[in-house]
Amino acid sequence: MRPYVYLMAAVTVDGRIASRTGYSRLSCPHDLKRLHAMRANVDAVIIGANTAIVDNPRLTVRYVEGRNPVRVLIDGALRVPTTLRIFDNSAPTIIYTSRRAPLEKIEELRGRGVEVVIIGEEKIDPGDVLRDLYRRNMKKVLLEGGGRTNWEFLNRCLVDELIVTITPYVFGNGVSLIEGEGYPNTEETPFVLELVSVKLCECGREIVLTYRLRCKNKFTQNI
Ligand SMILES: NC(=O)c1ccc[n+]([C@@H]2O[C@H](COP(=O)([O-])OP(=O)(O)OC[C@H]3O[C@@H](n4cnc5c(N)ncnc54)[C@H](O)[C@@H]3O)[C@@H](O)[C@H]2O)c1
Ligand SMILES: Nc1nc(=O)c(N)c(NC[C@H](O)[C@H](O)[C@H](O)COP(=O)(O)O)[nH]1
Repeated sequence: MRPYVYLMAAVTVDGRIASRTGYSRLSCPHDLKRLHAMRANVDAVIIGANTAIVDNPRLTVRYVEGRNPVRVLIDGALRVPTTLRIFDNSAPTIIYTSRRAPLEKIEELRGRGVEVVIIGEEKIDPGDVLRDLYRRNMKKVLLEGGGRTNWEFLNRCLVDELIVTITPYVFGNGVSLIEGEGYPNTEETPFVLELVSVKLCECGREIVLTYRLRCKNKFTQNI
């Protein structure tokens, strides 16, 4: 068993979540409210190491009333600095890392109340992460990027709902919503996307697309 997985992000018209310099502030105030309402609705928010390093996010609920989710970082090499805001104790934080992680850093973070879970030899299987979160009674999680982490989950059919806000910008380069080896055509994907809704954002210049993902039978993960 695994939690239900939402993937939420803001993209430019050319599908980028960040520019080539790492700039990623795309959401308008209402879109950020939507993001925070989603954080309040889930048990955990998951991010990858680059997003943690580049954005230094808090991952708390601030723009709406609600409970903070557990903050989850996936960092195979445990290369993030220990000074990040997600280690500030304002909400629980779990790191999933591998046996490659430096022991001193693990000890330092554990000493500061961060849960460090060693899972895997080098690459971390996102299915293992989800299974472990489910064992901790987490039934709904939000994947908040970045592109590489999104690919790791999506490519294994581990995303149930995709909520993408198209913002009126173009980067022409940078980080895509999904950053992976890619698919050669529209057939050879492990999933299909079913459009659920198209909404104009309250700010008036953004479009919010919601898709349900259906895993093609032969790719269904047995978790
Ligand atoms: N606009 C948006 O909505 C939005 C949202 C989130 C992030 N971003 C942007 O995305 C950019 C970062 O994206 P990215 O694709 O470079 O990186 P990322 O944040 O997805 O982090 C990738 C890293 O996470 C670790 N990781 C992830 N999955 C792993 C696994 N299965 N096993 C081991 N390690 C794993 C690895 O260190 C990997 O290099 C940032 O610039 C950020 O600002 C934008
Ligand atoms: N939906 C969305 N729109 C954006 O414009 C943007 N930059 C992100 N990015 C997600 C990423 O995880 C960010 O780092 C956190 O949105 C910052 O979170 P905090 O405010 O520090 O809690 N997500």
